[in-house]
Amino acid sequence: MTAAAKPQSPMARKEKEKDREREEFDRKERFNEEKLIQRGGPRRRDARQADVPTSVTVEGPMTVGEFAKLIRREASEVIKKLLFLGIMATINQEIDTDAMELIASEYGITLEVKPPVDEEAIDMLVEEDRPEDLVPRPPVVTIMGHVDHGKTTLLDAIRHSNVTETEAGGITQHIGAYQVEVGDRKITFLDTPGHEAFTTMRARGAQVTDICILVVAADDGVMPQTIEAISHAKAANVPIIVAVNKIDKPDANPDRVKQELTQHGLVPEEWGGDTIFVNISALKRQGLDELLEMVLLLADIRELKANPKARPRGTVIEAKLDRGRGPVATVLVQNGTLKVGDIVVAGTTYGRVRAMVNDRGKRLKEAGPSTPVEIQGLNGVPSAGDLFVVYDDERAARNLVEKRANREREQMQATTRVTLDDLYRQIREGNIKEFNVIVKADVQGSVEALVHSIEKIEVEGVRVKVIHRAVGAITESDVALASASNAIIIGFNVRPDANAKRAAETERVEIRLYRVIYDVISELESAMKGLLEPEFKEVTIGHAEVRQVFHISKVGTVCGCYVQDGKVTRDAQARLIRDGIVVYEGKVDSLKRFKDDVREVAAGFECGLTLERFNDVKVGDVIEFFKMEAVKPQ
Ligand SMILES: Nc1nc2c(ncn2[C@@H]2O[C@H](COP(=O)(O)OP(=O)(O)OP(=O)(O)O)[C@@H](O)[C@H]2O)c(=O)[nH]1
Repeated sequence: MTAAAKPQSPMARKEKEKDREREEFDRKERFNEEKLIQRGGPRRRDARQADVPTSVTVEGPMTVGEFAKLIRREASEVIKKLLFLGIMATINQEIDTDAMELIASEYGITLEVKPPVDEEAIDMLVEEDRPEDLVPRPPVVTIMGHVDHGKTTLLDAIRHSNVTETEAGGITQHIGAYQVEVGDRKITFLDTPGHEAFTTMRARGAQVTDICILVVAADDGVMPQTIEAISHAKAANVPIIVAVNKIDKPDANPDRVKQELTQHGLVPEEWGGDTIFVNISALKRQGLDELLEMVLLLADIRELKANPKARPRGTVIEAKLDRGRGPVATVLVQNGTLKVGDIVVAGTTYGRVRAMVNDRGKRLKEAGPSTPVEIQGLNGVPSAGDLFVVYDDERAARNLVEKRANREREQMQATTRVTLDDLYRQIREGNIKEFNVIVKADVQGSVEALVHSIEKIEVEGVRVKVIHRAVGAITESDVALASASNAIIIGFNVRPDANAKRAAETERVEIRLYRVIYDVISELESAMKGLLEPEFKEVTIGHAEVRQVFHISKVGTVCGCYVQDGKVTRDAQARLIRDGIVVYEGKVDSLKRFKDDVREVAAGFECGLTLERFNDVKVGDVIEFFKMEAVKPQ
């Protein structure tokens, strides 16, 4: 109930009565308090009054409980005051700003009503930075390249050769990104090499990387993933520096790498292009300084800048649920300066930053642009690639997150997931051609037996594919895989753990648990049979006699009919019979009762109808209406 703002034009007598009640209430309060003080109890009211605010700001209706907290009063007291104003409200009910104003004035508190913040707007708002506020920021680098070309070795080598004296004692923390110092400058590296992570983030709208280091092994040359990486970097408009790696190897051929890359649009400077190539050995730590210098040079050319004074915002690099610390997220600050105590919204999570730690395990109070930090205090685990932004107001943050979560839920519900019961329909609609299952069982023997039998189930047109099999409980990662591959999970003598259960609920992944192998097979089989092209049988729904025929230009021949038995429906199929001979078979095109289009007309009524592409109708013809119904195969 949203309570009314003011007592409704109370009559003078009523008003007087209320005044009296109020006085009585105050008198009792004073009396109670004095008693309490006499007993040596705390001067509760005074104590509370000491920190009662003189003014408060609200944005709109709030619950009695929230409002009481805001004006630092007991909720029960506020409820009583509201009662005197003729407003019945419980602690969880919302009161409007007029009611709040009245209560506040009773306590001598000024209530300011601020128009509500458009939470989404803050999030989307691109705040213009004043040029004088912009300062250079460290570049953010992602390392990409083909498998085994040395990405991880390079990341580790850079990380370990550029630890500053002061930080050397710190323990390396793998938080998903790290920063190194080169002279008096810094470079931020994202720790997850490869273009998949890069693109996943980009798919979520995150543009994090400024520069891409493409690692190509000099003994192996350009390989498929090298080319993929180039495409991904180009698609994101991120400049590439080529690190020709493994030059320590006897069969290293850096020139071949250059030649091959030229065919993919990366032409070295000495050949007239503008791509920087650096020969390195990640293993022997050669050429690393030059590589880092080139990164800084490119950063200078790009004039990477940010405004440390702006509203802090950035991207979640990775996040997890830590047993001891709760949700932790590594975020990359991209603008502004993130501080401990800030209220952050990240994807569908929010919270106040309780603590910030850098990649050396050092606690920070604030983190400026391009700094990766691990933060604690969010109420959930956001996803990598989620954008984060700092809010001034916790309530607005919560509102936004709730809105987003609802929207996400709706979107989830709109997407179809395969379930055994629904399999038949989904296949019919062409949603699945291959039925994916994940098999988890208690012992290896059962896994093998199940997979063997399941894969033998043969139903024309549809294949069962066991995409993952393993011994053990059903875990969250099984659910993630099932969700990504639109699979169901079959558990044999095993159960999902709590996390898996929760994930399956949110992801709407079906988990089927069995104790008898035969049951698994027979249930799957019956679902699979549902997958077969169903057989159809004709079901007659009614007959009508043609009593009049009208030829109307543009419309065609309209049959004025009398429904003899059953009914006629607009979506029915029709068969025109003349003297016992079928002269037409097709569909009802339109169906009217008088001038109105109708869905169906029952026996005993007249109707006007047209038949699809058929005009040769004569008075006395009989039309038979029927439907084709699917029959489940046995
Ligand atoms: N000789 C030599 N070996 C190297 C060099 N860099 C990496 N390696 C070796 O190459 C192999 C693959 O290196 P990784 O760093 O794991 O390669 P990666 O690109 O991260 O591989 P994935 O993570 O599988 O994609 C390892 O055995 C490294 O020791 C180098 O500069 N010289």
